[in-house]
Amino acid sequence: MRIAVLGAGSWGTAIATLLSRNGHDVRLWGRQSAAVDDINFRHENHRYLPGVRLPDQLLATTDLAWALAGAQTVFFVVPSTAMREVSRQAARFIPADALLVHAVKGFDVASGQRMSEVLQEETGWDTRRMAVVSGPSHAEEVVRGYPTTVVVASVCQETAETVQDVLMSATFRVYTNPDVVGAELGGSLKNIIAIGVGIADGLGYGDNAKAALMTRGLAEIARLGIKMGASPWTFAGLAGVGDLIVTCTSRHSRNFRAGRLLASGLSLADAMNEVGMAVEGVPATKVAVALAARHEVDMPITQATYDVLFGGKSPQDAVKELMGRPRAHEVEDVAVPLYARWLS
Ligand SMILES: NC(=O)C1=CN([C@@H]2O[C@H](COP(=O)(O)OP(=O)(O)OC[C@H]3O[C@@H](n4cnc5c(N)ncnc54)[C@H](O)[C@@H]3O)[C@@H](O)[C@H]2O)C=CC1
Ligand SMILES: O=C(CO)COP(=O)(O)O
Repeated sequence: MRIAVLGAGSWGTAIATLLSRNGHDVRLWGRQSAAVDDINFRHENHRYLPGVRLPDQLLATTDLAWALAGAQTVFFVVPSTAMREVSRQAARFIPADALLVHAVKGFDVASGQRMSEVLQEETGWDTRRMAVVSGPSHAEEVVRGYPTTVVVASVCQETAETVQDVLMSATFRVYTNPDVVGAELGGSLKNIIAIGVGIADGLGYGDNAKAALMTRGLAEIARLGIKMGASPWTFAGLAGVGDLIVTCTSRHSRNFRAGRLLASGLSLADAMNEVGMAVEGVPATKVAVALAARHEVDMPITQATYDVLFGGKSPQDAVKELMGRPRAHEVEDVAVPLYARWLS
């Protein structure tokens, strides 16, 4: 299949590599000619995935029209902050019968929209021909062929299965799921919790605190997700608890690393600079706080992360306040279906 991948950072390069190794004819679009030359002539993306040999047949380009010419499937893999601009630029070059897939974990800050909403708005595409890839999948491990599992969500099962077929390999296992809203929210909201876990880790608070943040983080993600129309089951799956675990525990996670740097006293700008790649949890925190208010959902960990990132609150005070919240009962309406699923 002829496939275009838009975005030549860590994840775009990893997805293009995976597709190319699966035998597809892949054109990878990036805006920086240095990265494109690196991929074409040295078969490496040394800025984002140093030390990994990329397939000889993988072609990179800065020419968006050429990347999209004849594409049967188009993957959008840019940071959420670039999604509207890139999908708007790409729209006129996309062949009318192409499937559109995105693998972006974040929101459009200006509108609060999910990525598939932005993509649909900018391209006018039929949602039945769109899908989202989400789940625990650090690029650094995927390109090295370490076993990885993800979810492809689409309102159309046939579309999800087509995308499943193109991505599946001996080391990359793909599950389908009809819940686009849940897959997108799970992938985007876990980044905020990972920043919180990174902060707790940087403060030396230990493993109990990490487990607490992950567990209670999942509860608040699911609480908002259900209000926004997601299925509770999705949060018990790869795009929910699966991605939350990997992002809160992996040394590859940029969100976790940003949290640790904040705890060491760096400003937000310096922490993001030091990470040097997309830290999606930062813009997502702004949107999540607004969504929590709009849907009248309690999201104390997300709010505490917001207060540290944008409200000048010290990480120590944020933790103290979380611990000092009023007494609560654990099993809530969200937890019951989740536990029922785990026990079944
Ligand atoms: N890196 C990973 O392991 C994974 C990343 N993701 C998601 O994939 C998305 C992309 O992230 P990464 O590739 O990791 O980021 P990255 O920081 O590694 O690379 C970002 C790329 O986007 C390009 N870019 C930035 N602004 C642009 C614009 N306006 N127009 C065109 N290109 C632009 C940069 O030049 C760079 O090539 C994010 O939403 C991230 O959450 C999802 C799963 C795994
Ligand atoms: O989403 C990811 C892994 O599934 C990547 O997480 P980070 O952006 O924190 O590195």
